[in-house]
Amino acid sequence: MTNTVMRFEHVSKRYGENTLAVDDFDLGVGDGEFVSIVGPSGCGKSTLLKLIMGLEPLTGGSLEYHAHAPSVSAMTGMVFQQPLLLPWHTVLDNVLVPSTLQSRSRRRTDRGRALELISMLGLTDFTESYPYQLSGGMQQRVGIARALLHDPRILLMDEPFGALDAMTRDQLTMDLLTIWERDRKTVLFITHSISEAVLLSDRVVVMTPRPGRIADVVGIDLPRPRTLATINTPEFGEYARRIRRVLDGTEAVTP
Ligand SMILES: Nc1ncnc2c1ncn2[C@@H]1O[C@H](COP(=O)(O)OP(=O)(O)OP(=O)(O)O)[C@@H](O)[C@H]1O
Repeated sequence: MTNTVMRFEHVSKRYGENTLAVDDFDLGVGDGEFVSIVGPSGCGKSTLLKLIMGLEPLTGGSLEYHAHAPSVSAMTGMVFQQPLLLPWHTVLDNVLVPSTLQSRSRRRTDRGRALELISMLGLTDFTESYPYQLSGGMQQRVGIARALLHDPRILLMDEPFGALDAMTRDQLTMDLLTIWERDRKTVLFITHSISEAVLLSDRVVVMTPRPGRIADVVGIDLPRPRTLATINTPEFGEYARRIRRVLDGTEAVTP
């Protein structure tokens, strides 16, 4: 693996007395690596992102960063399942929200970068549109542009395409692949879709039901650049079946 930017060492997270959400999660994430996390509902996937963002404290273990940045928020960009756009802001203003929160002058300096990202995500004609004038897929593109505004080293994505229809999802998956191949950011991507995980990732972390432990880490050695046609190759099918077998073989363990 290349340089590690983030390392979970035996991380556990308990909510209250009874809910052990994540247990003994041990993983290093390489610089520029695309890592997906798949697992049953409630196995602690979103919790892992909350721990990274510092929104929740760890119960056990440690989480270390090796990226040079003044803060976790400067180092990471976050994309949620719902893009959480401000309805009274245009596309440009929504992308610029992180700058506006800092200062007016920051907003002015970031305007060019925001327009560049809007163009990269195919939204130039909608720069001055409001969220209600956009499709779900376009709204999610705005969410991605906003997460990339400050050029974070690490992109955290929590089921970003989960609320989209199949065709829009495929299109956005391909766009994300193109963006990633260009920038090679470190991406931690949470999904329920095995094929999305295989198509995008260098490694897929498969988790057990709660308490979420690592059941397997599957390296995806498919050539890049990948396209939707990659899904039809026998190698792709083999990876997808292997992950499915691991998911089907994991049993719920009482905390
Ligand atoms: N703030 C909280 N307080 C108490 N329990 C919580 C809290 N957040 C999450 N949990 C519990 O921790 C467990 C893991 O939740 P988490 O949202 O991380 O799972 P997930 O794998 O992301 O689920 P899904 O795939 O359904 O989004 C669940 O049992 C959930 O009920």
